[in-house]
Amino acid sequence: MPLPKSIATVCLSGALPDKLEAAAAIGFDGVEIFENDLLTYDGSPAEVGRLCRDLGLSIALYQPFRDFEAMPEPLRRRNLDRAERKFDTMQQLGAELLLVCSNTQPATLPEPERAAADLREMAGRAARRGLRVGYEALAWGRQVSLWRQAWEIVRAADHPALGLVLDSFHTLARGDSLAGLEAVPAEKLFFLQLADAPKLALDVLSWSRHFRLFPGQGELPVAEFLRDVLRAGYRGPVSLEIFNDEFRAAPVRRIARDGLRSLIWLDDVIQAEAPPATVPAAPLPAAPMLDGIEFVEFAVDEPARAALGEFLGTLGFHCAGRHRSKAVELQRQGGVNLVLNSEPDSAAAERFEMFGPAVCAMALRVDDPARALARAQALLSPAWQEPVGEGEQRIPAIRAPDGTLIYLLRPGAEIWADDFALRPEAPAVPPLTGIDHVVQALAPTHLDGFVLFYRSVFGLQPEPLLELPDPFGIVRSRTLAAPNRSLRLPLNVSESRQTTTGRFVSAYAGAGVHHIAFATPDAAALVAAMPAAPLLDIPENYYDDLEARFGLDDAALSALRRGHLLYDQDGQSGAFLHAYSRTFQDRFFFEVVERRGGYDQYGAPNAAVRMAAQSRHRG
Ligand SMILES: O=C(O)c1ccc(O)c(O)c1
Ligand SMILES: [Mg+2]
Repeated sequence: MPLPKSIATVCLSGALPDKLEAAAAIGFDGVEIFENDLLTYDGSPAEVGRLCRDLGLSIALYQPFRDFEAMPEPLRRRNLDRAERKFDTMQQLGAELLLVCSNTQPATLPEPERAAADLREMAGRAARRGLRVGYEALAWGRQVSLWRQAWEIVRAADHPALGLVLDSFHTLARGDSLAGLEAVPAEKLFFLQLADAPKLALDVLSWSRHFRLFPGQGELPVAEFLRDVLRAGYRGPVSLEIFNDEFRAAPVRRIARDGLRSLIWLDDVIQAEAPPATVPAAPLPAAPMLDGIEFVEFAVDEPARAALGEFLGTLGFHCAGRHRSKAVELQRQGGVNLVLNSEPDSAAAERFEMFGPAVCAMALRVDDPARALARAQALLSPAWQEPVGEGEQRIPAIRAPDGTLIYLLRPGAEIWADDFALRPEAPAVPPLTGIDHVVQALAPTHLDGFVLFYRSVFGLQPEPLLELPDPFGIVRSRTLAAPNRSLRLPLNVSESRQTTTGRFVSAYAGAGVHHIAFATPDAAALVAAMPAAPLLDIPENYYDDLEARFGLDDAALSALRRGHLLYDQDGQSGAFLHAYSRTFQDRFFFEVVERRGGYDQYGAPNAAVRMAAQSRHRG
């Protein structure tokens, strides 16, 4: 049996019953009840306790009890009275463990022995009612801000009903570790809270109260933290405690699902590292070995299909075939397949109804589609089945968090000849080698969920967040990439509705693929071979600056100018040449990219130039 999975009610939006119902429906075993959620709820603690039991949720803990220990009289006595009142509440709830967080009040005395005496007194009173107390060091606690200090006090208090609560955020945010935890007896580890966070240069209180994330969404070494706690013998619940402004505002089921997905994924990460006996969970099917994108599919209607086909034609694509039974066309250029789907009563038609011309699916080449599908399902991403005609192939698929279908194909699977009447003749352009990356524009509140989805289901690795200046706001970008670089998915968000990203998301009511970059070994030759391509115009100032920055010679610079190409270097031997198409019907656009010498980025310094050019073209 894996350790019980729990979530603090503070992570979720809505009234207390909404939170509890979502936690139960998604599959959590227990909850931490936050005092504020109870105080603001119009129902008795006994009713809340009953609701939890009816939903099959255990109440793992009640919290927080603040500013308790090492206070001068008369506050000390008053705090003990306050504790008795909370014990009453807990007994009505059916909660057995109270979380006491370290005192933040200026009045608290710098005397650990008084803190120990107070907590011992409190634990004695709790024990008389069959309750227990867990003590947690807040990173901003006045006298106690490290788990080792909290442990010294718990050790000195020496009461069986008093133990330690560990919270990954408070330890990792301070750059601290669990070194020394082996010295703490396992039975003194009462509770474990997990939270991740982005690395931010912010005071630790604001960072904790607004920017915590589920494990895997941020940049803290939460898996290592969990591993250390398990090695120390902890066997209680693993509980998510995330204070995040966006989570509190988001649909409750979505956030609950992300939370459970993060814990399932974390179990799996630990499983791969820790001695199996310490984490007795069934391993997930392994993450797929990825081998690039077989096709991208657009939802279109007849007029949009014709217009997009023509647009792609200027970029060197040709119609390589038509589906035998459906209104589906294959546009191809070398190793890139784009599918234009105008079939009524399909997932594509549904997408078109909602968004107009838009990407509705991507097909990934994976070593074992059945295993990839099983892993996705274990990580709470349901399978999807499109109706198929007789004799046609059924391709396993899942849905990304925005509803985009992700098909799973074995490399080398011959999907085209069966279903399509192919027309092989290709125009004379240097062939593309494949799809280099696919950029999605998301509503800001979706970014963390997408990061976790791609990281957990496909084993992609998140890169640090970048900030890109658009003339009308800031675009934030975080890329997920396969370890072998066969799949690269930058995710862009913008708080401004005026940026290219913000306009795309707000005008078309949601997330989706905003641009696709095609790989070529020779960008200048490719661009030269497609003279009708509607490329973005790049200002002369940009090329002057390139000359100054990189000292390129005249021939190189004029080749870039002629090709509307942007250029970047990585400081080692890598260079990047790329050009952008104009935007198709004010929606999505295409890019051609040439990577030289192991260049591994996306030309971020050029993003501002591209976005300014796009806003100029819009007029
Ligand atoms: O932000 C807080 O006050 C707070 C309260 C309880 C916790 O467990 C915690 O980690 C933080
Ligand atoms: Mg905590």
